[in-house]
Amino acid sequence: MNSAQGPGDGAEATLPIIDFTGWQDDAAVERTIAKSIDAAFCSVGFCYFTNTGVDPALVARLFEMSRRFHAQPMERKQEIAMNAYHRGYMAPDSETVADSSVAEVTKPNFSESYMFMHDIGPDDPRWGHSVHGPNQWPADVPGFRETVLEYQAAMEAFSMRLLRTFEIALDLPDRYFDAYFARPTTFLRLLHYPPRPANAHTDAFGIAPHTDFGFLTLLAQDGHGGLEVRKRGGGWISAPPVPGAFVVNVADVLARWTNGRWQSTPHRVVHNSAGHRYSCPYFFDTDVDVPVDCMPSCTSPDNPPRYEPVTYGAVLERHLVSNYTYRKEGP
Ligand SMILES: O=C(O)CCC(=O)C(=O)O
Ligand SMILES: [Fe+2]
Repeated sequence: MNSAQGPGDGAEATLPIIDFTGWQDDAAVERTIAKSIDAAFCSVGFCYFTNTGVDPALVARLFEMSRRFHAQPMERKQEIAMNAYHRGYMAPDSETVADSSVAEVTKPNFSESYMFMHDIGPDDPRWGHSVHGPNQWPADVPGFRETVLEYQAAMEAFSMRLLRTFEIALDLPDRYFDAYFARPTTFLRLLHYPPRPANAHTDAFGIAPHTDFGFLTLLAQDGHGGLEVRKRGGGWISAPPVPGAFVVNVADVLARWTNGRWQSTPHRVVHNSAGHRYSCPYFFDTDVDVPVDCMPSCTSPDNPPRYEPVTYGAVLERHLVSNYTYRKEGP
């Protein structure tokens, strides 16, 4: 295992880099990777994945589409403003991380984003309920829809396969996760951090400190940097760009499911420069309505379950209502 160091950080202020080369062909390699994942997620809760098999050319195309989308005039973007199913465009200052467990956050993020979720059709029995409805597509960005769908499919395939490695890492029976991921809930967020506004409040962040609420996040970022991860003892480590790598982190539902063995770690984006930063987090979460209870391998007589079972859907709804203006106001 390698590691990436942020500028000015001490020797311990690094995030591990886990190389997936040969992962699917060799059980011994997969076991080594599983161990590295467990070590990273038990400690800092964050790491990098490299050589995942997700085509770097596809990632590059996705960033190009995001740049072209965000370069459009605001009126065009607002034509596909966030709908009641949490899909569409979110202007700067429309999300406040009000449920942050890390800081009292009262200022909205100054980033803008375009959110997609798992793409389903009106014939799906879930259609029209909660977060199951239409994605929205820009009319004037050629190749956009194909690229987003191809990227979502690649990330979902990788993430589903990764569950097998997580079963090894967490000493779970084979296929333990199948019952929870029959219809995974996924989000792809195309984020743009414009140059920091001159009149921005001193505590306005690109994204304010928060933990992710679901299962797992896999983030592609451009070369700007700015993502920071909280150290266990306090202070922040930077998660600088590593070419070709995803920054991967445990989110709240997964941490709870492991009885606290894996850490859902606070992070934030500090973007003080005059440049434009782009990032594309992909959030891979469970089915909406299957309750998650403490994993059998994460409890013992000395370590009883610390949390009540919960459904991901309940966590999701709470999060959306507290953080997004459009959701408070209803469809
Ligand atoms: O843009 C980034 O680097 C982080 C984004 C993030 O933390 C989020 O969308 O939850
Ligand atoms: Fe996040």
